[in-house]
Amino acid sequence: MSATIIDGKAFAAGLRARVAEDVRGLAERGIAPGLAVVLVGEDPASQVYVRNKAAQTVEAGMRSFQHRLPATTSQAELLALVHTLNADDAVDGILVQLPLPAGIDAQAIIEAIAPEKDVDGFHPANVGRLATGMPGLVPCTPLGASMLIDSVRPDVAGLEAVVIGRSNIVGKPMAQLLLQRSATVTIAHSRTRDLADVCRRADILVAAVGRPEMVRGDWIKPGAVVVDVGINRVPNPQAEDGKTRLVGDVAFDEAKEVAGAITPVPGGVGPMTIACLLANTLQAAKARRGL
Ligand SMILES: NC(=O)C1=CN([C@@H]2O[C@H](COP(=O)(O)OP(=O)(O)OC[C@H]3O[C@@H](n4cnc5c(N)ncnc54)[C@H](OP(=O)(O)O)[C@@H]3O)[C@@H](O)[C@H]2O)C=CC1
Ligand SMILES: Nc1nc(=O)c2c([nH]1)NC[C@@H]1CN(c3ccc(C(=O)N[C@@H](CCC(=O)O)C(=O)O)cc3)C=[N+]21
Ligand SMILES: [Mg+2]
Repeated sequence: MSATIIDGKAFAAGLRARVAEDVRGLAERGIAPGLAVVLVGEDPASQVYVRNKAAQTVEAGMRSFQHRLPATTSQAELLALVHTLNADDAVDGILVQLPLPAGIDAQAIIEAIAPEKDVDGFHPANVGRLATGMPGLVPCTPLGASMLIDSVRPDVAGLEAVVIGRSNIVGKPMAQLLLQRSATVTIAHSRTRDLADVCRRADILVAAVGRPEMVRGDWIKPGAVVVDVGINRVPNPQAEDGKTRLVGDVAFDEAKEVAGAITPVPGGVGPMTIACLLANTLQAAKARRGL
């Protein structure tokens, strides 16, 4: 039996279309939601994400403001930019691309972002809102991943969910969303013993580790929903054009023979992250105007 391949690319296109539709409604009232993306330094992978985000923001009818700062930018300069964006009425959402160069305290930058413009959902105010079940801005990657889970397994109540990874941007908020839906949630990490055995219990398995193809086919419970958040660039000697290819944290070819449903990389969670960023920007734009 081969798993259902969850088409994140198509799902994301549908979500972006719904966002664009809603944005057209706001345009009739003279409102154009705006997203500011701040990129510090020259990380080539980050530059690709920033470009994709900008293009899709404009496609959805929103305004895109890009700020590229040199890697030598000081903490004070970055804080000053965040304060300017907080005060700018044209800006509804602020995303500061992570990781930041060494010497900049990312947590201090995150805390400087106005919570109502924090479309990444990383500010402690939004983290606390998620943890306590209050409405707020939810981190884009876990939000997108949970939508993909919903699309194949709308009721996860009582199921065993295992999230590998405990970062603030993916693992922890992913676990919160699954807990909110009454899954029985285990968070695994680099100190977890017998990781393969822990994973074999999972009806829902989310991998957010950053280790290429770490999760093997025999770690997966037959019929499980497998969500691969990992984005890993690995050498690809076969390729004639590029020298690398993208793989997830799951050994896809093995896993798809065991899982009930699985997200591919690319074309799974990644496109959902950007679509959810646009959805969060729309939500922030409405909330800031009391709509
Ligand atoms: N698709 C998308 O939109 C996005 C994809 N990503 C990708 O998702 C992956 C994870 O990202 P992120 O959460 O930021 O990464 P982090 O590096 O912040 O966190 C990785 C987590 O994996 C755990 N881990 C590391 N090695 C092991 C191991 N051998 N066994 C078990 N757990 C391990 C770490 O444990 P410990 O805490 O103990 O160190 C940590 O909790 C990356 O590949 C990233 O590129 C990230 C964001 C968005
Ligand atoms: N403040 C902040 N917020 C983030 O949300 C954030 C961040 N910093 N830093 C980096 C990570 C990573 N991330 C991705 C977004 C889209 C794809 C994506 O669209 N991936 C495509 C492929 C892209 C490609 O081909 O390179 C896919 O999986 O199909 C991947 C990764 C957001 N992140
Ligand atoms: Mg993906």
